Amino acid sequence: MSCEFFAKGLCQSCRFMAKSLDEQLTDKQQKLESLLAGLNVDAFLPPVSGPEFGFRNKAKMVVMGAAHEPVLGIPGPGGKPLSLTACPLYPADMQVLLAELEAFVRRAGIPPYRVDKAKGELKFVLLTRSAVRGEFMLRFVLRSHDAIHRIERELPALLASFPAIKVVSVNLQPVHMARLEGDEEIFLTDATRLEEVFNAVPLYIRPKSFFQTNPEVASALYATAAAWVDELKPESLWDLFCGVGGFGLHCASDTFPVTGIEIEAEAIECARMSARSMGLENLSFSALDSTDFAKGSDAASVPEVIIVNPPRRGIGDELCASLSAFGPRAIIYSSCNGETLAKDLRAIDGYRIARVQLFDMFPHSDHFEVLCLLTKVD
Ligand SMILES: C[S@@+](CC[C@H](N)C(=O)[O-])C[C@H]1O[C@@H](n2cnc3c(N)ncnc32)[C@H](O)[C@@H]1O
Ligand code: SF4
Repeated sequence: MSCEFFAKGLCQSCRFMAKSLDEQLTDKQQKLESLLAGLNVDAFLPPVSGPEFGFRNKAKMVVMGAAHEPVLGIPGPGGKPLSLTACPLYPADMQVLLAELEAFVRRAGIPPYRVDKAKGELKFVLLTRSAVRGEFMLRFVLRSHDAIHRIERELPALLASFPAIKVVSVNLQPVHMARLEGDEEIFLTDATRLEEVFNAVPLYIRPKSFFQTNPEVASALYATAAAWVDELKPESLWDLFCGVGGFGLHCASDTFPVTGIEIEAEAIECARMSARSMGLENLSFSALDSTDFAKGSDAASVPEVIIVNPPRRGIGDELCASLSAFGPRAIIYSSCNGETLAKDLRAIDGYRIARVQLFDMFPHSDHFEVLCLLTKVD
């Protein structure tokens, strides 16, 4: 199977689609090893990959075209709107729903937002799928409140024909050409979160919280981190940049406390809910800046193992300095950006890089996830 949009030159978003997954993996591994050149790595473990297609659980569709003929996709050759509802990165049921959503926007008569004219209402349709039950969270990013009644009018019929849609919301983004989404979220369903399960660990997806986009590879990533922590048998653990708690919840046990730190309050609510449903009481999650939290912690409270999983910018010099000063027995660094990972690893003092493993979370692109185990040099 391949992507016909790519083969016809219509969409080139997947730059490496022409290569086999094995070739892509070899290239990524080489790139990772060259980024870490000069650092002493004891072992590069074999890379982990998942399915070639149907792996992406989140679609961010730009809404283009006219109210009577909306298109969910990208600007194609010559700027003409190109529908990508059949993009094979999404599971089959998600493609079916995306096509239905294009028809839904037409039936509701919501004018797509025109960036060039700063006119119209509907900017994006965001769809997230939970792998465990194939349920969906659907969000409409609108410029103003004006079109909400049109969505509400058509919604009952959509929910009746697609009962797997559990959460629907409107996000208001009044600013022209700004971030993807705005601050205000209006729920149109009673449910406000989607339930997911990775490796028997319950996780919750909320509109604004980060959530891993490749369930199969993310499950392998969390399971690997949990296995490494299990080998280390720590007396306590921090999970910094914890999001909805994936790493900390996977590593948790009733024998040691886990502290999760994350800037986004909604994600922390999700992590707490997961801990409650697992019946674990020795997990605590707080909505704080990770660097401030580390700087404000005294040496006595520093755990034996610290997990960090920052955004693309990495953990930065200040947190590297705090980690070096704390000197926990081990640091597990999960990164989605090899460049900032290499920079941060060079800035952390007193550790050997015991293991590095690549997780191919984003096939056909040049992005990948890396998990590293750093152990304290005596
Ligand atoms: C790559 S995501 C990882 C989330 C989580 N570990 C997971 O597996 O889903 C990075 C997370 O860091 C959070 N974040 C960004 N800046 C932060 C900061 N200064 N302090 C704490 N968390 C931050 C983001 O909100 C996001 O949830
Ligand atoms: S984003 Fe989808 S449609 Fe575009 S090249 Fe990749 S697989 Fe094909």
